[in-house]
Amino acid sequence: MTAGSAETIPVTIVSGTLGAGKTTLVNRILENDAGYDVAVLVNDMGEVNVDAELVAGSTDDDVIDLTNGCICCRLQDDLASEVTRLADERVFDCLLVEASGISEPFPIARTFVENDAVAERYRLDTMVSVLDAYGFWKEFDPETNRPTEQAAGGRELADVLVDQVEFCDVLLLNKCDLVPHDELDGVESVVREMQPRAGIHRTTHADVPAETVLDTNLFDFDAIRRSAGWKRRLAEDHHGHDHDHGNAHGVSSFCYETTRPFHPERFEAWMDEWPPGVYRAKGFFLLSTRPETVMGLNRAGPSVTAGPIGRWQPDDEPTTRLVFIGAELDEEAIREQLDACLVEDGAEVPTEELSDPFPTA
Ligand SMILES: Nc1nc2c(ncn2[C@@H]2O[C@H](COP(=O)(O)OP(=O)(O)OP(=O)(O)O)[C@@H](O)[C@H]2O)c(=O)[nH]1
Repeated sequence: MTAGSAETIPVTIVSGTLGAGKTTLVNRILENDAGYDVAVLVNDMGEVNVDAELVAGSTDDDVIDLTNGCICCRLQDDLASEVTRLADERVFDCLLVEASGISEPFPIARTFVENDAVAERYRLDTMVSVLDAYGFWKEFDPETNRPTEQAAGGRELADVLVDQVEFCDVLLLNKCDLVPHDELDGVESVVREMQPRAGIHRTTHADVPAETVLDTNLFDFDAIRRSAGWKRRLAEDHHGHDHDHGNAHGVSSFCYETTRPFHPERFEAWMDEWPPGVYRAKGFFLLSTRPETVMGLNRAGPSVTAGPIGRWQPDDEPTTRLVFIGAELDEEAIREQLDACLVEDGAEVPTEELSDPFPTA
């Protein structure tokens, strides 16, 4: 295939606040039965890109991860070279880019529009924002139509949310199962006011058909360019906007890794009393009572799920990897608390005699 001679590949960029349901959407699209062959690029903030591993049902070839940085600032060159390499190596119908929950969609979109080598192969097709309707309802101030100061992550992160809403073609109002119906009307009208142009879909577990977000031809550069968000971002870029990965928007993250399993009761008790500041945790862990099981942990705002998500395969090295994201995290204290939940070598009650309060399926 010679560059420029082939059709350009449509690109969908998925952004959204931490834990809103982006990975849920990506998994759904990868499993699409509409016949699209989709390549996925994920960018997670955290030392380990657990998102890439949590994207299920895909071979390694389908999922590229850009770890250790935020594609919205530091990784734009990597993004450009990864996507051009991908187009050289493989034939696929659509590219799906999952931005981390703190990435602003603007610079990612810009790479596809302004980088010549990228624009030769790709066409920016759809900007999707996944909004946590439950979090939005809890943290939005109806008086000002803006997120409250207390909203998770504070003002700066709240501004990212506003950007994500203003700067999209398709908006999923996700987690509708958690919000009373009449409240949803209120949330939708606020969102509609912020973003009159986008198609808004109310979803539970990001349940939209692939056609809603792939190859829609909805991206309208002229409309976006006229939007307030775009102008503000251009002005900020002019003033040398940058933020530091790992502490972007006042948010920091770290990954807890160990090959020693958790004592089920101790770890469960720890999960009952989350340390302050953590508003997102995800990954997988080992439980001493179930050495063959991959246990998943997913906490977004008030909802926590922890339970089996698969079995370790013979080539795996069973390891706990939990990413914590939050504001003013006391990393050292959290690590110590987690260490105290691990089973000790020797001297313990035999594993089979421990009670295990976690769900089995
Ligand atoms: N109740 C409910 N839970 C949901 C819904 N959609 C997703 N979740 C859960 O919310 C948690 C976070 O979902 P993810 O898809 O991992 O969110 P994300 O946006 O990829 O998270 P980050 O990449 O960390 O920003 C998971 O436990 C999901 O199962 C929904 O519609 N309703």
